[in-house]
Amino acid sequence: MTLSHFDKLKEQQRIKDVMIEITKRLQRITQKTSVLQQDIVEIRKTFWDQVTINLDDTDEAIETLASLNQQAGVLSERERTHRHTAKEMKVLKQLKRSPYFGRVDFCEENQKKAEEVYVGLASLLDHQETHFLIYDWRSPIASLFYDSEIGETEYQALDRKFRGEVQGKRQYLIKNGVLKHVFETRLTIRDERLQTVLGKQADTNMRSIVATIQKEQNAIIRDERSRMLMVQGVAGSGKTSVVMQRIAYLLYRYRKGLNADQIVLFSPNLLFSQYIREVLPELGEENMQQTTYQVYLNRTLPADIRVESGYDQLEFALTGVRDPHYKTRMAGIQYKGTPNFMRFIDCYVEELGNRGMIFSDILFQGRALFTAQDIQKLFDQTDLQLRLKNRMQLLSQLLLQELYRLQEEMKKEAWVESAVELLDKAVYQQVYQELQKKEYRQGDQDDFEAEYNQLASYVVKRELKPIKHVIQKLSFVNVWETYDQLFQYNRTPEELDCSVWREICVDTRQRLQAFLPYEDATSFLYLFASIHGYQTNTSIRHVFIDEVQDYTPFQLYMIKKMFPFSKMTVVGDFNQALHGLTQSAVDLASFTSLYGENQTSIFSLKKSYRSTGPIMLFAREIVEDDTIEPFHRDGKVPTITKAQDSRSFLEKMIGCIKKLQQQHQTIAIICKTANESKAIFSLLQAHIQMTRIEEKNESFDQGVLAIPIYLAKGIEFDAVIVHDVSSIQFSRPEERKWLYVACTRAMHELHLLYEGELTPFITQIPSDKYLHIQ
Ligand SMILES: Nc1ncnc2c1ncn2[C@@H]1O[C@H](COP(=O)(O)OP(=O)(O)OP(=O)(O)O)[C@@H](O)[C@H]1O
Repeated sequence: MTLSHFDKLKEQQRIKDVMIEITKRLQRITQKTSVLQQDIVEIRKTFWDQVTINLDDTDEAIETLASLNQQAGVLSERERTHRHTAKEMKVLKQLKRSPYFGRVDFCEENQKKAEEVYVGLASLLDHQETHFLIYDWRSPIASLFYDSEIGETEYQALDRKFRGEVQGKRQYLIKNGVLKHVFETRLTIRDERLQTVLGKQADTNMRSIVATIQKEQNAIIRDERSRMLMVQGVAGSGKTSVVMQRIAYLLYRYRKGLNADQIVLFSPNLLFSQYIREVLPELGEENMQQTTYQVYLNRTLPADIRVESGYDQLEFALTGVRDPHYKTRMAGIQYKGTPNFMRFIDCYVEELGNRGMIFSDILFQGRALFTAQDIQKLFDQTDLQLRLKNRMQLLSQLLLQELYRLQEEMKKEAWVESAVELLDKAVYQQVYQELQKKEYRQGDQDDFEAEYNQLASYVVKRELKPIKHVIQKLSFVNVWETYDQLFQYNRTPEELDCSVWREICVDTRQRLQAFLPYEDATSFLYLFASIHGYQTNTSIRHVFIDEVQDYTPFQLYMIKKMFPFSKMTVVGDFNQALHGLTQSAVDLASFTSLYGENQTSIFSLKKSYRSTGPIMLFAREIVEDDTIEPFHRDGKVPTITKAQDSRSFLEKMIGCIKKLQQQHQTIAIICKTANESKAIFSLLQAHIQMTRIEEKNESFDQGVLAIPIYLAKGIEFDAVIVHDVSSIQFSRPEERKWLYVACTRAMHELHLLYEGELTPFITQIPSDKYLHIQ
């Protein structure tokens, strides 16, 4: 409902008043920031003038240190305040562009008059600091704007429920301080505003959705009940958006104790990481840490291990069908992602406690300081009842004791004598001073020996330092061979047929000769951690995983172990499981089993916002899932064009792109594999200016892009052309999901081309859902 002229004038006047307040604040804060900036520059410039350096004796040195600390403290306090004011200034500037987007009139129980709660990006108090001119969208009362319709309702704040009545709701579109549009709404967030937002052209960066968050999305953003929050949401239902707004919410809710560095998001790839990088800054927050599972593996595994990329594994799954070992590898990939394989490794590890540990000699100056047999003997002395990693710690201590003993013996060796002769003058000086402190008297024979002894100690310790590291880091355990040995182990996993397992073993050992296959990376890490202990990150409080359907249960378990003090939010869509071809798929049970049912909340998002109605009606038929609800946004039905031969295929592709270029800015030609993307790119390049997106790309610009499906995951484009939807390309059951992912990247237009026979996943679709151009 549009407002009366009088009401509109009132709203316009209010915006003016609020703008005046924002401007005043901005002036104040700009002044404050500039003073702080000058202070910081001055302190940095005169830092050393303010500190008296005197290291003559211990007392003076302590005083010098204290004065240094004091000066550094003043500087860091100023820098902190400056960071804080700079952030405040940034938020005020954002408010100046659009101070608020919603209003809800809430009359609390037993109150006569409703409060007009204006909702915006951040809170703003009036000049007396008594009333909120704007409420932060994350504040408890602002949830009424997203959740409540007109009528009785309640909201929760500070462990208290506030009951009352919502008497009115308004939505605003304010640009650069000017009211462009305002209307009253009875429902939650009115479609009209959403239509406008969704009808826009695609952006190369994701945008925030605070003005139009839907009720079901808001519930996820604010949920704090469980340790594990899982969202199964259809393509385009706002899962990534919800993740980003939830991070912003948590940063606001726990602003005193939580900062962005304590949150980590696992993204599918670097392109995606870049795609979402603007959302939090747009919301006035700093970006969380981002990583991918591949990066995490590379960082956690020993540096000398070369891990296959997950995408290379996918390419193999898609294109290696003719490889004689294809079936075996695929069976191996399937099994190695399961909790059963984890348990199989547990049994193996238990047995390693009795026999089978593979140690390497610890070499020093070309000879074995400790042979593998020496190490084994010491290992056998440790308590069999202990867990392997604890026994390894004991072993390390025993080896260190031995090392200290050898250190004493070594001092008498000839090489040490020669090394002492070559020592620097400064070392002599240092040793002399140390001995003086121990009441050393010059000229005495004993003193000479004491000095030599000290110098020899210095030399031996220095030379043995790398050995100490090898012992402390347990680098004398040959984990690589221990992992290889797992596939020579005389047991067969219960779930597998003996002959299948034997083939998997041969195949794995063969592959291990070149690199660590992607499917073995997590299990290798698990074995490594069973021996070395987990390298945990205890500072992280929240882990987010996007596209979680492409993780194996084993990988999820490793992430949980890695962040022991963290809560987890995972979002995904089983219909988009790209790794379904290769990996054992995660299911709901995989999530509940991580922290237990009591600690798990599961949400479902059914409505899809990205694509037009016709695109989504078509796409949902591909995965045969009519629970997917398209958002009613008009558009053209998808077209499917048949080409008679490769020449006409190319011509039709070029024609289609040229037509789309007249209306859209970002057009993606989505191919099944990287090889196809490369091929089509080289064919089209001569006719169309375009870019090919590869795994190494970290961002993309507007224009025409050739991209494989797995890199387009999570991203969206104005128009999509799916390259070659023939039955050769899409016929295996899992390939349904690949096709679905490709089609659901389109916001406004979708076109599919093929040569030969059309994929059965499309022939099954009612013909009124698309336009078939023969
Ligand atoms: N409440 C909303 N208001 C405005 N836009 C929205 C809303 N929810 C989702 N969108 C838009 O819909 C599109 C899809 O959102 P998003 O990428 O978060 O979905 P997704 O579920 O992660 O998709 P996919 O699984 O297909 O990658 C984005 O353009 C996003 O801005």
